[in-house]
Amino acid sequence: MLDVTDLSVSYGAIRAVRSISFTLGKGELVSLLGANGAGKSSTIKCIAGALKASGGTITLEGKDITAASPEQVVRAGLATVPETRDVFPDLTVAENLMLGAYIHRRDQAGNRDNLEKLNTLFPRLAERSKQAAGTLSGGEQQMLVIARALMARPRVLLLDEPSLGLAPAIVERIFEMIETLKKSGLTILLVEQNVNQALAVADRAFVMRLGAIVASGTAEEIRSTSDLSAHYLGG
Ligand SMILES: Nc1ncnc2c1ncn2[C@@H]1O[C@H](COP(=O)(O)OP(=O)(O)OP(=O)(O)O)[C@@H](O)[C@H]1O
Repeated sequence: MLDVTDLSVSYGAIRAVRSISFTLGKGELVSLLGANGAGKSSTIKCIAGALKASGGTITLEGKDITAASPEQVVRAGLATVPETRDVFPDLTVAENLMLGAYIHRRDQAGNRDNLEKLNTLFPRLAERSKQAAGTLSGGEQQMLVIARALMARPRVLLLDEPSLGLAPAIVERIFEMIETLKKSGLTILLVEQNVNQALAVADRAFVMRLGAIVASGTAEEIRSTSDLSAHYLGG
């Protein structure tokens, strides 16, 4: 589904991502692990079209999206949930969700169907559809930004640190929901600091350090063979 080859991202003289390569197969859930500053968010932002690559290529289902704008990337079938968890605070939950369907705005019937499916997946959001998004709890806002990304009907979803700053019980729910999305056939790249939980749901994982991939394999291989604390905590 997604092929990233020799991707590099720089901020002026800072080389945040150094020629990394990885693939996501159809229906796979791959976790991207690494300490603060390892280059995970820069990788995600670049794939999403929000940052320009300084080298390498990104292809989605065989289509080159390396230089695509964020909207073109979404239209190509890839949606992103950034770690900033931004909702439109004064708009209702329902209005926030409809903004996620921007690229399908002429397909109202399709959007209603999709909304119904999402209401089943996120009953708490359905109960709060008329509530201002800014008044939701942190966990509910996380659910909302994920649901909003799904309104674009992506085939690939990038999730940047969905568990960040949330209480353990809520994190548990978020991970259950990620597993449900995987079962529905969605291809997912999950950036996480929460190593154990990320490996528990992943088919494969890779670890970044100082902009490079330093370990990769099945979740089981990463758990058992890598010196995770050295790679992960070493920054
Ligand atoms: N806008 C920016 N300008 C300059 N340097 C940046 C910018 N954004 C990130 N960096 C640098 O790029 C490197 C990679 O940062 P990035 O946010 O991609 O890491 P990360 O693995 O996602 O970390 P975190 O888990 O803290 O979000 C860091 O050294 C960071 O300081």
